[in-house]
Amino acid sequence: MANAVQDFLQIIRVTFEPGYLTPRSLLVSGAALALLIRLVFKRPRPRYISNLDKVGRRVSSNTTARDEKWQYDIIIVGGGTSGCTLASRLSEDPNIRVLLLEAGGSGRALSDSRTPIGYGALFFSKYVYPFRTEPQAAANGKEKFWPRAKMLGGCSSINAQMAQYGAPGDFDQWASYAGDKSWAWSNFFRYFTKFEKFNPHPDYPLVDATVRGNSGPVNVGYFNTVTSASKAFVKACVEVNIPFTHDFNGPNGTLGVSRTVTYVDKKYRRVSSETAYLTPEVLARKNLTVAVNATVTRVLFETSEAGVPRAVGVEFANSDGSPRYQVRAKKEVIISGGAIHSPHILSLSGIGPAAHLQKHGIQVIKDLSGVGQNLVDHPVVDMYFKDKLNNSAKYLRPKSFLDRVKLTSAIVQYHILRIGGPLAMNFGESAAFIRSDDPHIFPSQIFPEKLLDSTSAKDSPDLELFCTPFAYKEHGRVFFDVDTFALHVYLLRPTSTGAVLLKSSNPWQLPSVNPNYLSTEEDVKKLVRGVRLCLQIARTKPLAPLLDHEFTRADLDHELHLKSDAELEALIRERVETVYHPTTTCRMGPNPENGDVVDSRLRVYGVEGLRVCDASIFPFIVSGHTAGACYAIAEKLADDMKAEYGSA
Ligand SMILES: Cc1cc2nc3c(=O)[nH]c(=O)nc-3n(C[C@H](O)[C@H](O)[C@H](O)COP(=O)(O)OP(=O)(O)OC[C@H]3O[C@@H](n4cnc5c(N)ncnc54)[C@H](O)[C@@H]3O)c2cc1C
Repeated sequence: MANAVQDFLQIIRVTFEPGYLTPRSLLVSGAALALLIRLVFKRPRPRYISNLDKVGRRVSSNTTARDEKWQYDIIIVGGGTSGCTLASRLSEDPNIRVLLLEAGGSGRALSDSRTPIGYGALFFSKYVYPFRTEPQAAANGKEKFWPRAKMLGGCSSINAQMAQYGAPGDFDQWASYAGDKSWAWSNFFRYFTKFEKFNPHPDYPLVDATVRGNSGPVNVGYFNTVTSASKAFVKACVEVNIPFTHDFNGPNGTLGVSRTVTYVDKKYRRVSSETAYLTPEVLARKNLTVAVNATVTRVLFETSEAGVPRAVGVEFANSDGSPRYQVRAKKEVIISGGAIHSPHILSLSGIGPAAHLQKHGIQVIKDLSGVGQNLVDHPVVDMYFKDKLNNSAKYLRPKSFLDRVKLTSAIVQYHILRIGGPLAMNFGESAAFIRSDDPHIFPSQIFPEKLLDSTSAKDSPDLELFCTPFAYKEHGRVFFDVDTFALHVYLLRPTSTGAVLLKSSNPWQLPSVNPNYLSTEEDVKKLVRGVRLCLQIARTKPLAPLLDHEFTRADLDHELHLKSDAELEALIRERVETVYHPTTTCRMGPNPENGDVVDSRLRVYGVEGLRVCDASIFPFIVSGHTAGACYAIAEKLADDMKAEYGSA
């Protein structure tokens, strides 16, 4: 580009020398200026295909799906967190021809996706599947909003960007359940470091960067903006005996309180699986095709030589009523539609509980009782407080002239000065991971009841607390009219489980989702402990001066600490919401008769040529945030498959 600038200056110099100011010279300099602008602002164009005629065979056409043109070695269904990772890694082998089919479009240039604070604005847009749960019997019968992303990057394009990966014990538990040591933390850990590029920060010198990944495609670090209230939250947690930790993802496990590392890069932009893995260099590979606006409606099967159903391709379309297309997979189909869509796609394809499929008139290819079962999600309860210093980021939804001035300043800082500022906040800036049976935090004199231990190991947590720089309701649809601050607690290891079920055999009708929140007493009791702890934290020295505890308006929680356990339980049942982490609906495990859907190499039981790779395969939900494990399982599967195909 330096050359281009020099060339341009030379042209201008020459052009404006006396005697050179002619219409022609003006034309030349105009063209040079246009060229310079193009050079400066030119962004490499991603190579995504939205014309599906270029990807597959129209079902109505008279060509055959066996044409070489419509055949790929591996077809990946869903370009989400795991899907983009797989597509990128598998296509590193030039001998593997990969097709990635994604229902949505690109999130790369979508400002609300790339700006750390923007994701809430996408929840009620075309980029998100607008799920609502079934009425939650144990949560006052309410139907809860459940956003799942519909775009490349999947939920990594709309999530809160908190990079905590779970506890080491979680993966040891996976390994022991699946009967495969390769999932144990001591082995699986390397896939977290494979996807990660950890950016150390001088303010956090005690984080051991040598145990973090330093050359993966996914940038994680400290580039998000952190509010002073969030820093006070960390100190307040220490006051109630939660130990400070330097690194949630380090060798000492995940217990403790700290600032969260985030999936935000040094230009203050969200890092998604699309931006990290589908780089222009990757997209330039001849053996990788990425099709967007391509919703897969079913997997196609034939009978193998061994008389077993074999996945040989998929059918897909742009929308209901638009032409349908088919493509063939010479080697395998991998479903990466996420915890809701993967069991849905399997069910539509005839793989699931036989009676349920037959009820919807779907021909059974393989009776697998676990498809869609064991749905588990992290339920969260929010608490709202008045911000005493009137310093919150309420102005992001401006109501007054002053709000607009502040918002304009934030936009200038982020988009023009490029120094981050308030728009680089990710909301979940600090967090604490604790055990509900920790006697230092919950002394037995005050909390005598022994609750069921649902953690994965002695040093794994079952509660997470975090704060946000302002309060909201209904996933950001409703804001308060005063400056606020919020504390949140969620269950990391709930014992309540539910299911994803078909509503019909129409692939365009979203399935029913029912997490059965709070259907066990244990879950409610642990949340009561968590709420009590948050209310205590709000009144500790570091936080109390920031919160206006005299502001006892009914819609805020300054008097909640005075309530009985029964009253808190009622509040929890009223307020519980998703923290967006559904898993386990195509569980990895040893026994299909017991509800397991894939084996430890993620192959679907009872059929050939079909795998699942995304949050649905988690045998147990991790005690933390779920995106990291989705990256890591895809990194592992890509390595395993390349080894199987002799190309590792
Ligand atoms: C609002 C929100 C906040 C979150 N915050 C965090 C956080 O801070 N930290 C964290 O670690 N985790 C967070 N999570 C959870 C985490 O992002 C997800 O668990 C993870 O990204 C899921 O990855 P996946 O590969 O299983 O599915 P996804 O990433 O959801 O990918 C599924 C993809 O499949 C596509 N698809 C679906 N059906 C079809 C079809 N029929 N045909 C073709 N394509 C299809 C979808 O469009 C999507 O792109 C959050 C999630 C949400 C929604």
